[in-house]
Amino acid sequence: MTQTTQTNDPTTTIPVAPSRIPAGLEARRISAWFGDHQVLEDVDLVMAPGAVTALIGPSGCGKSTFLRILNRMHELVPGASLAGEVLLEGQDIYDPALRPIESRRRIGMVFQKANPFPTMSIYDNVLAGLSLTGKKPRRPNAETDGLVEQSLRSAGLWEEVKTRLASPGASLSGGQQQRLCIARALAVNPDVLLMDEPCSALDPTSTRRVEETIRQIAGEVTVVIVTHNMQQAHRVSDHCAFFLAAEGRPGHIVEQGPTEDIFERPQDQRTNDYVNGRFG
Ligand SMILES: Nc1ncnc2c1ncn2[C@@H]1O[C@H](COP(=O)(O)OP(=O)(O)OP(=O)(O)O)[C@@H](O)[C@H]1O
Repeated sequence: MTQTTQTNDPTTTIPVAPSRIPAGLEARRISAWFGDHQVLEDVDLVMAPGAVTALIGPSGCGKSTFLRILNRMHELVPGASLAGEVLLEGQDIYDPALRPIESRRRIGMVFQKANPFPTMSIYDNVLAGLSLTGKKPRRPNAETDGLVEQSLRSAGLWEEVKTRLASPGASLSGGQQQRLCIARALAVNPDVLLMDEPCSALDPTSTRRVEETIRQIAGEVTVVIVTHNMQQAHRVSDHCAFFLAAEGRPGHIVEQGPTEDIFERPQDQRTNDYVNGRFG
């Protein structure tokens, strides 16, 4: 059954995707290499459906590599290899029977630097992911109008751009561009959204807006975020994993758990030192 919602204009009704519980992800015994250099060792992590999981740890401990393994981007790097399993609804995304493009549709990604198509309109930017999945209609229609509005609303950008959807993506501020990228990622209805330091290029106000967006989409989508900003990890995440590469060991998880526990009652001294800014 198609749900609908009324807009302020009583004559229009836009389609809304039925709310659903997104799939969670589970990484089992993930190890990774660049050539002979092992950068991750036996990482186990459950990323619960609809929750926000933050990956924290000093530079070079393998957080971004781990994130890229979660949507099969690591294998695109020449010389890169990995071992272990990534389960999406219990199915290994590295199963040869599964097409990488399907995993990447269900597991979207937002990068450090916002990367909208600069000359493409805001409207078309939101729909750009549909072209990759072969589902983009040739012409805008009521359905694409509804999807654009819904995705921009979810990303917290609709009110700011609704009167200029034909303007190019590059006409937006850095923070708006990042929320446009979130809208683009949401438009293909993913289960999981991976975010690699999505606020590192943004000013504090834009950072707050993106953080609000993350909290807003949590529940509808499973979020995994890499961040160096401890306050941000504290504010946005439900669950936190502390990675470390030290004492001759490749990157591994020292401690993970509910965010409150990691910040207020860490079990490991190294976690305590890191979250309190004493190293890294
Ligand atoms: N394309 C690559 N080729 C070779 N080595 C790489 C490549 N990308 C990352 N590495 C190495 O893998 C290790 C982990 O890097 P990664 O970027 O995953 O760490 P990170 O924790 O995300 O770091 P940062 O917080 O600085 O982004 C580092 O030693 C890095 O030098």
